[in-house]
Amino acid sequence: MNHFSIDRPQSVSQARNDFLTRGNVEQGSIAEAIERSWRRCLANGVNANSPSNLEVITAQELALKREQNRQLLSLALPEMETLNEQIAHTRNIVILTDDQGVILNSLGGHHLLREEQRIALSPGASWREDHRGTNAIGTVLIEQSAMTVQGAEHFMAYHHSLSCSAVPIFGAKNQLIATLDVSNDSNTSQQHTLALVKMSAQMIENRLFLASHQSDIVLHFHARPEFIGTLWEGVAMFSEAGQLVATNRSGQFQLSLNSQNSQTVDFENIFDIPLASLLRQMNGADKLIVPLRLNNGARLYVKVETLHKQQQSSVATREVKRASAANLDLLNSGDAKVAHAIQQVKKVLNRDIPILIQGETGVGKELFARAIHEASPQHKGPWIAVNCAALPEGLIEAELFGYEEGAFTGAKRKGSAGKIEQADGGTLFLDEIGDMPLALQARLLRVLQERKVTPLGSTKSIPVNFALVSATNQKLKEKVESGEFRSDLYYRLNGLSVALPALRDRTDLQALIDVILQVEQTSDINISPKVMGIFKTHPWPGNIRQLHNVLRTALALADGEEVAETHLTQDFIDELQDLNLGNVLRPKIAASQTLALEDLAEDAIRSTMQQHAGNVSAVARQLGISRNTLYRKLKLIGLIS
Ligand SMILES: Nc1ncnc2c1ncn2[C@@H]1O[C@H](COP(=O)(O)OP(=O)(O)OP(=O)(O)O)[C@@H](O)[C@H]1O
Repeated sequence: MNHFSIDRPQSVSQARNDFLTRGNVEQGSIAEAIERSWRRCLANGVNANSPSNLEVITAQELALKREQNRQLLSLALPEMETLNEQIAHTRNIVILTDDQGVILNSLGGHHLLREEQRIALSPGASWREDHRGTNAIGTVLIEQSAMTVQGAEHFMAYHHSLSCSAVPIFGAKNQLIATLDVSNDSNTSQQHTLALVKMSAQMIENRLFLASHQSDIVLHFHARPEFIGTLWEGVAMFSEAGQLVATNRSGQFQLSLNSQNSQTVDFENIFDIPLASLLRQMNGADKLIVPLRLNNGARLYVKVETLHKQQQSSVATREVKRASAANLDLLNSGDAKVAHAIQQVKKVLNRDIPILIQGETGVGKELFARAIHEASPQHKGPWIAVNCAALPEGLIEAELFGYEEGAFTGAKRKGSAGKIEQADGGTLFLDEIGDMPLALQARLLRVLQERKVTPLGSTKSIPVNFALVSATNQKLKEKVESGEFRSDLYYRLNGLSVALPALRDRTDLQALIDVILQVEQTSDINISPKVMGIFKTHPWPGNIRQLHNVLRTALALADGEEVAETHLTQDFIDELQDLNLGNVLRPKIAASQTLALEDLAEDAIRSTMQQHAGNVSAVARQLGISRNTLYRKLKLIGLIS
């Protein structure tokens, strides 16, 4: 549930009027960064009252930008997905831009009210401040610090329905390379959003940092051991000779280094023992956390990763965790349906049978697919995952099939091998396969039949051999029946179909929580009986991913203590209320205290469905509940099967 802000926009509107008529504002009536931005807008000749000023780059230019930012995009995607999941019940969209304010990727947003806002918040749209006036993305790029821009704080009246929180993302060399933004077009409050966006941006920075430096020895550290492995950890990389190669921002802060002096620092300038002694003490135990003293006497807890491990998992911490949990037997944590799925998969592992995994969002389909790869004969080959829903439509083709030099964006552009070719000898995982556009389904089918791929702009086909695993949270059979998904492709993908149960239908919640506590390195932390009670009855629309997110944040807030109700985020509490149909009931209760609560909820849903001619999004919006909840309720009252 979001709260509509009442006081602020009015006074901000007044300040904006004053500014536009008199050229100044009453001191303290708006944030300084907003005032600075308004002044820049005026100086740059931005027209406060002009209609939409939409600047969208061409598909080719976007493809080029995405190519240039390939690493950023792939490292940011899991964090964007997590963030999107955390705010799924709000009407927000998650956006990643480059350092020029051009949107590279966006998640969510199908609910946006106006078509032009949807385009304005889609990949390719530019949000430079000198063009669009004060806005979170463009203004953050200039101010270089996180901010929320809401309603009338936008310089252009056209954007007053927007509410946006953006955070700059700094690259491995501390240069601003991108922004991460969460926006909605109903001017709803961004009270907790900025904090969540900051956390995600920090995660992305840590991933970029780890991926951009090659080093022999990596130290993860924090003054509190439970913070190692979280986004607050310090990371420092050393050469074998003990010279400091790089530190992330948290690391620099904790070790009191600045970017200049960190170039010439040795391990012994920082810690009170030589690196060689530490390595001997650890003796390759890369999970061990040991206390170390800094030369200034302060104590830090340290975990050491050595070269070998680092090379195996150069991409990102989360990937490492996923891979390590991705073992079919480990996924069997006591639920009968999951055990059955694992048993079936094991029987077909050596038989070149494509596997289709079905289940709601966040039930662990990708983890399961990864475990299939690890258990398969081709586990030493590459694991290539493609999210068919996260790619803009125009790019899926190039991403999957690759392209020849010059085929795409002009003669100078180098060619690129597609994901299918990269999967040769390993496993190709097609996530969200239900979202693959019809036109591409035919091409994919050809590749699967012929086992050959022809890159865009090429006449030569390349033989490929890979195991195929796909996943979807849609009812693919129904899409086949309605003609949205090719039936021949469906049968090609579906050698064996396994269904992963929703979290609310699983019987092993406690075991799953134990696994998550282990992954978060907090196995010794207790969860209070009250919180466990909430967890047991919650319907978990975001499934295990949501459980993991809720726990991760609660563990950080609990700061080593037992996880209690006070450590649950406001967003989660709001969702609990939503799912109890609090919003549906409240207005009606006043009107008639006599009807039973369930009847009221049912009544509210029925009449709102009628009012909106069955448009589920509109109904969910009006009732203030998530679409998932609405679907559940519709099923319960028999309006859908
Ligand atoms: N068996 C499990 N044990 C522990 N954590 C799990 C398990 N399964 C899933 N998770 C958690 O849930 C997250 C989401 O899992 P995953 O990405 O595999 O789900 P998914 O079904 O593919 O979701 P989507 O349909 O949205 O792509 C994981 O990153 C992990 O944090």
